[in-house]
Amino acid sequence: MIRIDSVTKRYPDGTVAVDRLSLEIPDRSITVLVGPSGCGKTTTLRMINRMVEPSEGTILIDGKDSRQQPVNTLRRSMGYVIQNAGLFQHRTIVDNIATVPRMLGWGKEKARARARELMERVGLDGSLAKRYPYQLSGGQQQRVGVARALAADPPVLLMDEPFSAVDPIVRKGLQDELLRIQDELGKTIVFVTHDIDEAVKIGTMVAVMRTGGKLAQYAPPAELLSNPADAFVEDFLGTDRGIRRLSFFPSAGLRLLTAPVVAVDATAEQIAARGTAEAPYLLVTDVDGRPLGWIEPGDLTAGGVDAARLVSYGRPFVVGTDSLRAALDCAVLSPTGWAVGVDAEGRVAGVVSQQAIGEAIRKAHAEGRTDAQVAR
Ligand SMILES: Nc1ncnc2c1ncn2[C@@H]1O[C@H](COP(=O)(O)OP(=O)(O)OP(=O)(O)O)[C@@H](O)[C@H]1O
Repeated sequence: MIRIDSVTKRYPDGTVAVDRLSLEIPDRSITVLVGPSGCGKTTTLRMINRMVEPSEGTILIDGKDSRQQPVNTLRRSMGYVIQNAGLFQHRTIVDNIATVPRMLGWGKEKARARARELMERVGLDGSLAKRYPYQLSGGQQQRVGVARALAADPPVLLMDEPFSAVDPIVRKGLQDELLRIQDELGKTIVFVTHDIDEAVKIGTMVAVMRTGGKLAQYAPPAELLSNPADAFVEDFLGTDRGIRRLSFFPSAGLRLLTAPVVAVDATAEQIAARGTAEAPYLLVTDVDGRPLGWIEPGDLTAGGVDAARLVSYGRPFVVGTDSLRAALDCAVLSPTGWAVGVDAEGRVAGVVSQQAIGEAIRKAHAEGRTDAQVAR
């Protein structure tokens, strides 16, 4: 849908902000521009909606040169979200969101109804509609910014460091929300960040830029983590890229053991029959199959469990949904070195050792198998 073709931006003072950049931005996906401060991310984004005009090269939107359509028509097809939301302070939340539909001539009631619908979509409680921006938290304001950009249902969303000003927990929530909205609405999103973790988490494609406005690498996140193009990209990805890459491998193929799993109401015979030489502990579950904790086999007798003897299982991973990274994290956090896999309802599906996870990692690497869904 958007093709950036050998585009250069030279500002009047001679600064070359973007240098012969070419990018094919796929339809209905999230393309992230990432790189150190001053590498030309914002300039690139603003050239797409012509807030900044390219000095050389062409930007094609749906195959048409962006200069050939009136700038207002172009901008109307592109929602724009910035850091700190950039809300109108003297307008209520509902009227902030209704801004573009009103500009397009919608009646007040229709525009407000649309705004309320969008509030729900971005996870904002309807009770906030009549408040003013200063009465909202930073994270809530960012959600309003996203809702406002979506109000006229533009096919394209341009987002410039939209979540940079909020704390890490709120930021994670906003990222998850964006991915959910994207699954529902299928917009073409171009997203600027300087945070490589954010880029890898939300990007379908990631363009790593380097100072001087040059493209260092353009690839899907898993590819970026496994094959950085050069030392600059490798350095930018950080030291734990091997671990982060595991986010792209599903946990579904892990060999789970059920032999060490025993219910709290098991009989003496059942208890005697559980366990395996591989696992030094038994995992006790409640009567519904939810994990309670690990116990040494000799410490479990029929008729209930002594809670004081239970060793924490840490945190379980959801089999199939969570990645190998999550499974490994659970095993590392578990005092026994074993991870507990559960189904979507939280019932134990089986347990797996660090060693077995290590084998699965080696196998996945050898097969080069990744699963983009798991990345999220
Ligand atoms: N209006 C301007 N006039 C002159 N130089 C500019 C102008 N706007 C940006 N620049 C310069 O162009 C380069 C790229 O800036 P840009 O804002 O696109 O980078 P960025 O990657 O988005 O940076 P940041 O992450 O810090 O926001 C920088 O060197 C910047 O100083």
